[in-house]
Amino acid sequence: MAIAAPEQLNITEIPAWGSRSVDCFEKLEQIGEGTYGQVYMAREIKTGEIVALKKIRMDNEREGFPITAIREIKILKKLHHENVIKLKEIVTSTGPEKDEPPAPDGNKYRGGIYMVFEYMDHDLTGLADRPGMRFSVAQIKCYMRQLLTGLHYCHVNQVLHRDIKGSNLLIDNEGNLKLADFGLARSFSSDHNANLTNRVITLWYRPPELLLGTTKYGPAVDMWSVGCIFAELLNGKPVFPGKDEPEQLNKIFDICGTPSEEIWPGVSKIPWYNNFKPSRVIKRRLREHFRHFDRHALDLLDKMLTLDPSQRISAKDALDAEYFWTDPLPCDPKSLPKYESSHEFQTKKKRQQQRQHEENSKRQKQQHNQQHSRLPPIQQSGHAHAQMRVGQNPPAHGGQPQVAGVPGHHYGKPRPSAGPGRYPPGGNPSGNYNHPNRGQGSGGYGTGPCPPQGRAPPYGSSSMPGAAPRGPNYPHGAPPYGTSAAGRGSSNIMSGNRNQQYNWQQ
Ligand SMILES: Nc1ncnc2c1ncn2[C@@H]1O[C@H](COP(=O)(O)OP(=O)(O)OP(=O)(O)O)[C@@H](O)[C@H]1O
Repeated sequence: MAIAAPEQLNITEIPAWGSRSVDCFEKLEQIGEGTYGQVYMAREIKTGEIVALKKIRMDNEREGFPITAIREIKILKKLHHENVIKLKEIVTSTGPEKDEPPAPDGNKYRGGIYMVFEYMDHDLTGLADRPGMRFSVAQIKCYMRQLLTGLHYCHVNQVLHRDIKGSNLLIDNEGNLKLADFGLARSFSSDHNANLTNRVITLWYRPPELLLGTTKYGPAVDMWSVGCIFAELLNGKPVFPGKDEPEQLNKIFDICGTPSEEIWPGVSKIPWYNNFKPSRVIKRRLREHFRHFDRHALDLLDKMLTLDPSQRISAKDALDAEYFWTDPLPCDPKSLPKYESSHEFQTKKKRQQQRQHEENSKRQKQQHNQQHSRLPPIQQSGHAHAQMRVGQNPPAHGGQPQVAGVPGHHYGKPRPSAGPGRYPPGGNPSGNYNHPNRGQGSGGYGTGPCPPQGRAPPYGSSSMPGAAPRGPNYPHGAPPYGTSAAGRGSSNIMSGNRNQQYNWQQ
């Protein structure tokens, strides 16, 4: 666990800044659940202003303030941009709170610390998941342009975000998009000489250089994630949904081709390249795979999902791409429709409730059938043949086949609301935005269940075409997601406390 001593904090503004109590706010509703703890929609009692309160989880931090929170606060204090979430202040609670479970160390009087943010009505994942949601081309351009503008600002200010994904892109009902969750962000120097941890960025959005173990990197890592988001918006579903690191790399190789010294000079020197060295060469087929995308979108995507980070397009150049300057132009954010608030946490909860409801009705149906089959034979006459057949080959869900591996709900098949029409012409050929993993504890788009940063077994079970043989793909004796100092004692740094990773490189 990484702890900073108070004198190392160097956040002198914070004591004065954190002088108000959380009692100045009335919590209205929980809207998020992340590594840090809960996020609430709240009202400031004095002014009536609606804000978001993000509670800093302290349960693992017996001796101090979590370093990730310090980072997030420090970085957000220096970033001021319309496409970056605004941290308004820090507030505290002095005693135990109603909604707080008892402290494991028995310290009843431990207080809580909250970050107060401007409130945003949606996150991109929650919004995309709304039943019947359709993003127009102009809307996608509008969101993409804001995402790139915010990120360009961060990069110019030498900040890497390192966790770009849908649930960290917040959107308000004025159509404004802002980058949020700077808990993994850090400053960088332009020479990229410092050693940084490669265990950042949620798996599905993680670039190949990090998966191959590089510790010297720069803004290009965020641009890969942007490419994944862009493709996902056009495609209607995540494009590289790997379940562990080897599979993640293989999914990338399968579409972007296998790396070689010719297309990516220096790749063979990256620490784990030899462990992942492709057993056969796969040609890049990104353009064929996404041939249904419009030409300018495809040109831009191709430049974002470039394997070699030094050739990957920057945020600044991406903003100049033809895509943003051809019809339909990005729309004015204010012209976008207003939606009822939708955060990933809430849409997930609704899906869970829906699933519960479906399971209950299934159970009732089964009970009903059982009761029927217990009826005296005389009453069964006339149905006997049919009932016998039902008994021999019971249809699941009223006749619909169960989807293998999917626990009896909609994730494995398109919900009625999520049809091809949700996405603009030229996008989403499959019409299914519901990723099979999502919501099953290993899903990949959001907070908890997101394919985790280093959560997957380090010695994966990849079965992808181009990768080195399955099995122990990572270096023996130094598994990248296991026993290095970064994740000491755990191969699962992100599923528990992400502060752990800061023991090592940053
Ligand atoms: N300012 C805000 N306004 C509205 N909703 C917010 C705000 N900040 C966060 N949220 C909601 O809470 C969720 C979690 O927030 P955030 O990502 O900052 O927390 P985290 O603990 O760092 O999560 P993670 O574990 O995913 O990194 C977001 O996906 C979003 O839905």
